[in-house]
Amino acid sequence: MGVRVAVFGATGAVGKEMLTILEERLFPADAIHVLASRKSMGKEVSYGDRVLKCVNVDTFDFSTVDLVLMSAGGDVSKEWTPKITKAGAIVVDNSSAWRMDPDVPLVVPEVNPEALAGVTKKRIVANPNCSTIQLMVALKPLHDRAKILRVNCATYQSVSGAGQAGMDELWTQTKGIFVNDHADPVAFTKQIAFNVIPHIDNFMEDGSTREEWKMVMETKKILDPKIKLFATCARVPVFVGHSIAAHIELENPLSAKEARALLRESPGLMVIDKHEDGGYMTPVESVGEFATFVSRIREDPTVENGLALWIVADNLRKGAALNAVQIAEGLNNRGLLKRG
Ligand SMILES: NC(=O)C1=CN([C@@H]2O[C@H](COP(=O)(O)OP(=O)(O)OC[C@H]3O[C@@H](n4cnc5c(N)ncnc54)[C@H](OP(=O)(O)O)[C@@H]3O)[C@@H](O)[C@H]2O)C=CC1
Ligand SMILES: N[C@@H](CC(=O)OP(=O)(O)O)C(=O)O
Repeated sequence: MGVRVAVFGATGAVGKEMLTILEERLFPADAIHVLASRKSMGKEVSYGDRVLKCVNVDTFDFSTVDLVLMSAGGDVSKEWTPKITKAGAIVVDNSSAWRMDPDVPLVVPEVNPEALAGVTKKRIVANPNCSTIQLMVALKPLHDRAKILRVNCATYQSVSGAGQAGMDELWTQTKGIFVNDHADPVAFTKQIAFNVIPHIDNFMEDGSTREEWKMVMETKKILDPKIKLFATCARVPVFVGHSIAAHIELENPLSAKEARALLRESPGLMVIDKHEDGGYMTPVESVGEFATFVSRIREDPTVENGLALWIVADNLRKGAALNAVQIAEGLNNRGLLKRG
């Protein structure tokens, strides 16, 4: 018997991608329900060749599904997830609401699939932050081989990380600038077209942003609590695809050549690293891809056992929808999607 699925947030940037990926990967769904807010009731979204009509979450009976792929923001998740799990379904949540809950597994399937077993505690699995996910896929093999002590990274995050509204703002602003029509920023704090904004999510007391804090804490939970990580997260005028420049200190030596060979054979990764013009990955080229791409693999001679990487992935796919569907596949393969 297949799985009865609901996508909660189906009109959003991530929700639409979830539907595409469920269909592309032939997820064994017996039924797919598409849910959004009241204002989207009846709105149509695509699932392969089929067109599905959105249902208002307020009127949906969650006891009729086994799995809810939730992608409607933290506050909505905090309100709805307890009600959904009480109705017996399992929630794979894309927001940051449950990630640091010790009874909720935080999973990147290529990195810590064994953590999925913990779903039995609260019937929730959390999908990590988009930048964290692609970083984890690249760091895991290096950590297993040479033990990572410290990571210093800078992210270059696309506007789709701020949802449909972020993409609309970049599009409108870019067009507007050419006709001298300056609209005030709404989705971002400053102009994003032709600019870079060193600020994602709210500021914290120590001057870091929550986006940076999430990368630190989620890395500890997923990979190793001993890893020290420092991040600077910036928004760049790219529609889809996040990039990370990561500077890594290892306990044991690992040459760039060894790292290249290791990453080449590791799950979820593609190495594109030719020392020539264009021999590296850019975010635009990652759009629509499943893989996390690693380029510019170099030894960093300024620290002992230092290694530098350029990591790129489609944030709506591996950074969100794909990882969530992989989690669902992992739960299903382990027989963990049974109703409670
Ligand atoms: N974009 C990314 O790269 C990543 C996003 N995420 C997380 O995924 C989630 C969604 O992101 P994204 O798709 O980009 O956001 P969007 O703003 O594009 O979409 C939000 C979705 O949530 C629905 N929604 C919002 N409020 C409610 C409500 N009260 N009741 C029912 N449905 C509601 C919206 O429905 P309606 O259209 O009816 O308002 C819409 O379908 C967020 O938690 C975000 O933090 C996580 C990792 C990466
Ligand atoms: N904050 C990320 C996307 C996101 O929603 O992350 P999170 O789920 O950790 O809040 C970005 O803007 O690119």
